Amino acid sequence: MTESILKVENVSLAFGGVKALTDVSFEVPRGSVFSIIGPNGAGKTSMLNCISGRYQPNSGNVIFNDKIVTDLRPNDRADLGMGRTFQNLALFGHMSVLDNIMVGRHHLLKNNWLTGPLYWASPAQKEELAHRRYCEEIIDFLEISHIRKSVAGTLSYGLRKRVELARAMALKPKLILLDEPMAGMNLEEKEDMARYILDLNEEFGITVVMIEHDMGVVMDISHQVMVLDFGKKLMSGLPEEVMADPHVKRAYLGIEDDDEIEEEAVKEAS
Ligand SMILES: Nc1ncnc2c1ncn2[C@@H]1O[C@H](COP(=O)(O)OP(=O)(O)OP(=O)(O)O)[C@@H](O)[C@H]1O
Repeated sequence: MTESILKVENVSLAFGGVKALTDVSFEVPRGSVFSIIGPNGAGKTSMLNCISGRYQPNSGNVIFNDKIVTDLRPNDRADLGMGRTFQNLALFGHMSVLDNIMVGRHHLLKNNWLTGPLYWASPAQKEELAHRRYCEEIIDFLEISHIRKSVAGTLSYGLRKRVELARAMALKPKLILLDEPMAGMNLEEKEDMARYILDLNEEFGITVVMIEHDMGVVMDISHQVMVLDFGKKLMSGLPEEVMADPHVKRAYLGIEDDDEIEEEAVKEAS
């Protein structure tokens, strides 16, 4: 059996009377690209927030690298190797691209200028240099060298999304949570982003959990897909299995193929 980096066990979450998630369980294999799909309001972002620690589930557990992290704050989960990007951009618009990326790594540094006069002596300085070097590696990897000194707020939407990804990567995460990484992008930007996600998965060995509405992208780059519907897990499996499922077609893709759905119901009953 493939080892899981993340286990979500019976997670439920409600906002007042609204049940955002009901008893959802799944496992994410280490090294995989795992997509969460579902109609608007299905609970996808709520699930990502339960994983990252932004929300506390009312019941159930989140287990990351065999450690129960359900009660840990987002920063503590980041320290354990969870990175994330947001549905709406969360960059510092007035800061340069490089500074935005460096911010992502500051919590990893044991020393900083606040530690006082010793800063300019090693090992603090060495650590800072290694930190910069790693950020430069990410900048090269995501091909944003030409904009490293640009003010983030002045960049196109597609580039800002890439910078946000760079900042999440700067945490050296083992798992990265991406909330609609291709939202609002044109076709070319989407293709680029899909390639970067695949490469960060393959070259950097980062496991990816992603919410994405573009089914073409989901089919192309996911190893596994889970479908949420009204806060419940409808199914999970290989992308082709999920896309072929008549209930998914009906619930998510809006395809009404009554013959197929009836056939499936007969099969299930027998
Ligand atoms: N902070 C909140 N307060 C109150 N209700 C919320 C909150 N966050 C989410 N909800 C509700 O929980 C349900 C699930 O929302 P969620 O944003 O997780 O769905 P989603 O699948 O990510 O939707 P979308 O695709 O539109 O982003 C919805 O009914 C939503 O209105």
